[in-house]
Amino acid sequence: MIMSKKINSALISVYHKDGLEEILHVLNELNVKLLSTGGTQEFIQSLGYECETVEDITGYPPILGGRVKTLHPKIFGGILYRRDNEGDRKLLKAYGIPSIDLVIVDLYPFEETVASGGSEEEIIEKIDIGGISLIRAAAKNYKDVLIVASKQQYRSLLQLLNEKKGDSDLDDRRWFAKEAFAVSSQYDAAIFNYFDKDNFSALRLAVNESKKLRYGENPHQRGVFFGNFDEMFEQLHGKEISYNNLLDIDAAVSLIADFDETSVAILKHNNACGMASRPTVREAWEAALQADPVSAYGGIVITNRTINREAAELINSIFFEVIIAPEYDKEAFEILSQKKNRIILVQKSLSKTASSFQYRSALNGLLMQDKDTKVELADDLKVVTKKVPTAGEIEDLIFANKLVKHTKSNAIVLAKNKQLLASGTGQTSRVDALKQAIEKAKSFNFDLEGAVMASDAFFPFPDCVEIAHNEGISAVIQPGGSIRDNESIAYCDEHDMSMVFTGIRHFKH
Ligand SMILES: NC(=O)c1ncn([C@@H]2O[C@H](COP(=O)(O)O)[C@@H](O)[C@H]2O)c1NC=O
Repeated sequence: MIMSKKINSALISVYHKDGLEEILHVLNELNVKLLSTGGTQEFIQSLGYECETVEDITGYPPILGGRVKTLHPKIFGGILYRRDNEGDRKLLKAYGIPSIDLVIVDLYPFEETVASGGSEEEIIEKIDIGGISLIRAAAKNYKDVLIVASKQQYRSLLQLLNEKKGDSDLDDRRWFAKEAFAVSSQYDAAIFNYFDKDNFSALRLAVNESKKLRYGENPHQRGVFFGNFDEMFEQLHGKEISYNNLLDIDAAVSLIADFDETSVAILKHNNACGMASRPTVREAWEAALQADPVSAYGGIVITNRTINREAAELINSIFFEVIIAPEYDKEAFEILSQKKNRIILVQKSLSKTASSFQYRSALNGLLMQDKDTKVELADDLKVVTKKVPTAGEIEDLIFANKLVKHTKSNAIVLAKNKQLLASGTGQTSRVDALKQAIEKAKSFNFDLEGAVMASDAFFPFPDCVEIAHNEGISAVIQPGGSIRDNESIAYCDEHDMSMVFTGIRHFKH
């Protein structure tokens, strides 16, 4: 639909004045009459443009320390009147209300004031009243009025002004109105969340970025990612990232974040099928791949160190969908990018505004919880057996415990020398998870003598430690907390095994 309208007048009321210069230049060229609030008017005049103040129209100065400036029928009437309604037009004339065709607003920085630790008083004063009302009024009357609700939209406005020489079509105005409600709803969500603090009495999420995905988990499902992928990653190469890639990338970055030493992990379907910590990426890669070179095919690789040529040559020998690293040597990138579709990502440092919550849908609602950021270190371990683990076993226990935290429950991880030997993932019983891990480790010729076992939750019976002992596993890490803990402890004591409790369960459903 065309319904072109000429912009003859503009009301500009912006908190941040920067970025306005070019727009004022174009509006001036187009002979658009300007009307503005105090600070904005001063800025406009300082650039040499003519501009009336809101005060000239309303006959009122800004009052209550700026709490009331534009809130007046002569302003809102000029925005909200229906151009095709004769009664509205007559009324406007009778009361000497000027018509306003374009509204440009940039709201008081509420979120920034909260983020910078402003006092309650400062924060409350940053709740914009007049600006948000201008946005709502102009967006409601988008059939006649063009609304620019934030400085983020200046570029789109400039493009429109330059392309259509001061005209706008209905579709343009509707698009800007939609963006305006995105701004106002985000603003109100932030205010609500500030007032609600940690009460979680209701959920108001405002995510401005969205990316349509080719499809969801399967090709017959639609999929969208709401979030800002580019804030966390730079994609250097490869095909479009899919829904399942995003889930794997999330699992990979959460896992690697718990490791400080040089480490490489290989993931398939959100679980690690290989992981090792070693002095170099190449060595870590080789040890990680050993755990399951079959599953590794088509998986995702992540490391917390720069990938160099030496490591890239080895990694390149297998097909991977996604590679994530903080950096790539030039030669390494050339090698890895030989495969056209391979997604090569640089992981940037985590955003300070990263959410500390995790969400998922359930029963037509949303579940929200704190992210599991707990990582157990040597001091957190309580030795519950007569035998104390060796220093090497403690390192392996911590390594295995970090891994089991990121493995789908019921989960068991078997590790030795900071290398994942095998894991049992997503089983309906803990014994099944252990049996799966043992069978897998054996199928890739690992010797379980001296290996350690980590469990994401307590052992309800001593069967797991018994099975583990029969395979040569010497040390165990688990949260503890079962009413039959003493049976598992007694078994370990009788069979010269050591066991430590963490006191922290790490279910991942
Ligand atoms: N009170 C009002 O009537 C009012 N009208 C517009 N504002 C805001 O005042 C700011 C611009 O003020 P100035 O031009 O005086 O610097 C903008 O962020 C705008 O959103 C208002 N301020 C807060 O509500």
